[in-house]
Amino acid sequence: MAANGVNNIATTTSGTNAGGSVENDPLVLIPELSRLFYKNGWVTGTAGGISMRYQNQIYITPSSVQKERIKSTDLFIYNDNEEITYSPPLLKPSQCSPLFFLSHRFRNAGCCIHTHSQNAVLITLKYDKEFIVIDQEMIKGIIKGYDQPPQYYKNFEKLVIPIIDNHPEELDLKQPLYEAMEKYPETNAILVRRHGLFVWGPNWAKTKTMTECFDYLFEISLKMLALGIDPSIPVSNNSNK
Ligand SMILES: CSC[C@@H](O)[C@@H](O)C(=O)COP(=O)(O)O
Ligand SMILES: [Zn+2]
Repeated sequence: MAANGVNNIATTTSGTNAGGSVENDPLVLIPELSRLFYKNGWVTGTAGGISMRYQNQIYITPSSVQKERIKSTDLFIYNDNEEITYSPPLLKPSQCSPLFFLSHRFRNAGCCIHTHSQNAVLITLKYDKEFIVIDQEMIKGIIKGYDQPPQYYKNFEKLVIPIIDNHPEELDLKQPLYEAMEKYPETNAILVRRHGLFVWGPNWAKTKTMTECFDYLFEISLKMLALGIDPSIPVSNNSNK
């Protein structure tokens, strides 16, 4: 046990250090995905973050750092009681940690991804409480609810994503985020107006896939709106086939 009351990373980490698979090791995956999301323009300016739950531990990105330069030793590690077990020196945990914990606690999430994608931010300017899209192939990449095995939406089903208003501090988003989770049990994503997107899922790969599908759906919906086509109107009622 270190002087700061938390364990050394070598004794705390699971993943590759405890016989876990390299493919699912958050110590490997979080830095890799952070670089990818930076290239997508989703986590520039130190924004965004990732949380992963793996082998009864929760791994969270540090706060206010260049997200594309994160190393495995920069990650905060918590046990399932949300008590810190590894704290990297000179760093602070993400301000989004209380929001990530909601996804692990109330949705049994294996991963939660927070982006500041411009597509996500722009779509929150076009709607009040919900973004709705229907009749798009990429809707099939989205999981409905959090039952196991995962149930996916059909392309012709209405996908509803709640939008909550932003607050100056991330902690102030905790209650509205929780209320939106309660009100929309089928959703695996919540938009925060003029801020970004939170997506969670059973594991990192499915959460990454959903984040990409959501971003595609936001982008194409913005383009449809610019063409005067409402993305929430079913094909059967729409003159634009
Ligand atoms: C550009 S600052 C963005 C932060 O305020 C926050 O919204 C965010 O996404 C990242 O917070 P962080 O504490 O760095 O994990
Ligand atoms: Zn943010």
